[in-house]
Amino acid sequence: MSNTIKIQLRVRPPGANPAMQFDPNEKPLYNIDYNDEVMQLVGANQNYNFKFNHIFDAKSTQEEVYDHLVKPMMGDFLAGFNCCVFCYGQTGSGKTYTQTGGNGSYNDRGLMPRALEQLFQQIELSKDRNFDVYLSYAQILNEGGFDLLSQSGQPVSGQRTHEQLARIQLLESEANVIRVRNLSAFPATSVEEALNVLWNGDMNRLVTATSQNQSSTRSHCIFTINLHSRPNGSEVIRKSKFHFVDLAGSERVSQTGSEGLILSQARYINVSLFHLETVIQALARAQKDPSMHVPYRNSLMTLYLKDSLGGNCKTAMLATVAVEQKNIPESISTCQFAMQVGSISNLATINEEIDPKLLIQKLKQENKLLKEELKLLKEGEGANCQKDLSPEEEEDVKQKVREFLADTQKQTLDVGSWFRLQFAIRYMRQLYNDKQGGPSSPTTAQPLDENELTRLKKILQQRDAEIDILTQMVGGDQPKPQPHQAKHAGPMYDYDNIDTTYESQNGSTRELKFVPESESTPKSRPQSASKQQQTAILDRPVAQNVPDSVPRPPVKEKKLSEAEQYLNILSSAGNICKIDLSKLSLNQLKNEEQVIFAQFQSKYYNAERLNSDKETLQTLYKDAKLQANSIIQLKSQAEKMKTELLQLVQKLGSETEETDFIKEQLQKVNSEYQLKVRALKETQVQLKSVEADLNVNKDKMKKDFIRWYQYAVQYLQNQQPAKIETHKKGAGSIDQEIDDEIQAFYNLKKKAGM
Ligand SMILES: Nc1ncnc2c1ncn2[C@@H]1O[C@H](COP(=O)(O)OP(=O)(O)OP(=O)(O)O)[C@@H](O)[C@H]1O
Repeated sequence: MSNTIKIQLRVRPPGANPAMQFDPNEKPLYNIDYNDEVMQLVGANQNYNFKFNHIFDAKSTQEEVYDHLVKPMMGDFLAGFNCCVFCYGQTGSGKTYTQTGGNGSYNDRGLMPRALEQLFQQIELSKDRNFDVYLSYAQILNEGGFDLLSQSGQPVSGQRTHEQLARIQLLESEANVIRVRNLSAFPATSVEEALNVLWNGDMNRLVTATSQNQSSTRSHCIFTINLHSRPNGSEVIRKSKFHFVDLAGSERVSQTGSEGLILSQARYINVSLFHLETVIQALARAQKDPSMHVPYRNSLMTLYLKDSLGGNCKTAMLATVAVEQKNIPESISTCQFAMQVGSISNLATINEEIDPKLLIQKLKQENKLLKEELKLLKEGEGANCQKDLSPEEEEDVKQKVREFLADTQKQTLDVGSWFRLQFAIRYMRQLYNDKQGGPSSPTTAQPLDENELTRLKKILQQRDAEIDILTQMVGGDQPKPQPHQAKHAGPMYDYDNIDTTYESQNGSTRELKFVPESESTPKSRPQSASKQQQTAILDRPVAQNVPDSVPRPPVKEKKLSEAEQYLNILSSAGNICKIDLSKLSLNQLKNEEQVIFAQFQSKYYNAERLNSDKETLQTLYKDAKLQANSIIQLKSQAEKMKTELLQLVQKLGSETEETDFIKEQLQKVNSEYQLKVRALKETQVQLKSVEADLNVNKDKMKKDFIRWYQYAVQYLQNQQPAKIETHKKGAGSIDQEIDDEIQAFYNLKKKAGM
């Protein structure tokens, strides 16, 4: 897909850069035509008009810039296209502010953290692809490349300079593909992890920058999100990169009044920006003459960004300008450069390749299947299908067939040999005929075993009854109850709707659904049903939930059908809660559901565990809140020190004991910050595990309540029949307190930018 590079302009609010003097009364020498997206700059001798794809004026917020510039690219990035946003402009015009963010509020965060947030949100929503995210952060200074994430993650001790950062190298393959050597790529599985990696890189960038006696102005920084994705179960992998490039300030050396080391660095910068300009000019010419040589190799920065400039990438440029009167000449040259960039086309394609490891795995699997198929065919050739199976073998095959039919997810039926397969096919035909009421067909050469047929019919009937009951349990579109069914009344809510409240989703009351009176529903009184429970087989998953205090039934020889087991379990519901039913009436059940539910909760066999989980959860939330608060404080402390340090370096122009001291303090604060982040992560892991446990038990309690309620209705109906018609307002939000805590905690996390 061929696209010209989109060029956009951002105007830094006049006076926003404390390092630049500004007279608030000065006459503005610029004008924006919002209809045509044209910036007019008043030069010394003439006016200049520059047309952009979009202009962000001085009032634009970080959110607006993100939404317009990066948000639309995220879909392409996730689809496998390389993307790049680079900021270009004079020193102090707002490049770093735009890319990384300001030191102030959460709303000031820049494109990079916002992109990470959006990325992880999208990944979360994607159900059919697997994603892996890796982050890199490179810095190019004086034609040397450094890994800003090297050693990061470790507590920082001592001062960090560029010598302590790994040097990166660029290699170009014969196919002209650029490979970066020695640049770490940190995996991130959550937005919190990703933001922490970014923070580490930013800290390294700041501390090393000031160690080199220069501000961020002097280097180019490139933060890269590497994304690998593949559809579930596929070996075709897409690999895309999103570069966020903060170029060094583009001002002319003569204007900066630099000297010494800063002057030589400024020359390097000017040289690399000069090469960038040359590359852009060559690319513009190459549009007309494809044989035109583009001199990417002349500088490390242009080589690094080769793909983003005129290559396989969707690229956007943000030109940043400072519009105070004295900055107008620099703003004109920034806009002139942007015009050249805007004429360049990139050819972006989806980067798809085959993952060899996954391919091998898949081929091996295919091979195995082929071998099995071959074996079956070989056996079949000479066998003429007449070999009899032993009764055990037959039962084994039947079992496999039944499992296969019952599980719609199963794609293959693996029964073993050719003879067994033939038997399976005949057995399936027999099941089909039985279901259709058609002629029975023998599974073997012998006549069909009558006992087997009866057994199967019984299973089918039992399954139908069971399905009916379960359908009623989960609610849904089943027909409305017939009047004669009303005597088995009980609340039946969709499980989705009972997560925190017993009210229907729209808050209105709704009709109860009734357990149908079917062949399988016990007609006996609950007391006798409870006797039946003595024979129940309680080793099904649902039965494992029955409290230990429930007397274990003696194991009887007769194996009950699943429907029978279920009904028995239902009747055992009286044991999951020790409420004395003789003190309750049907009317109370009907009208005082909240009270009943509260009683149920307190007398529920698992109440102690639930309460203890809730207490643990609350303690953990409190801990996490405290940790998040101190992280916020440490972060803002570090931000303040960062600003102070930068201002001091700009003011003094060289390192002093004072700057050394601030740097040392800053590193201490950063180490403490890292420790707190790690501690918070550990608390979060514990939180998740307790939360999961609590949720499972809460769900189970809600299901148990429904079972118990049905049981209680049945029990009381036999004493004082009554008709329950409507469901009153539910038990309310039983976990409101915890939910509020959760909300408060996540708000705090968001505020901390984690
Ligand atoms: N849109 C803005 N709103 C508020 N403050 C801003 C804005 N843009 C820049 N600033 C402030 O102006 C100052 C300089 O901005 P910044 O460091 O982003 O410039 P830069 O172009 O990256 O400079 P350099 O080339 O030196 O790195 C900072 O104090 C920053 O907070």
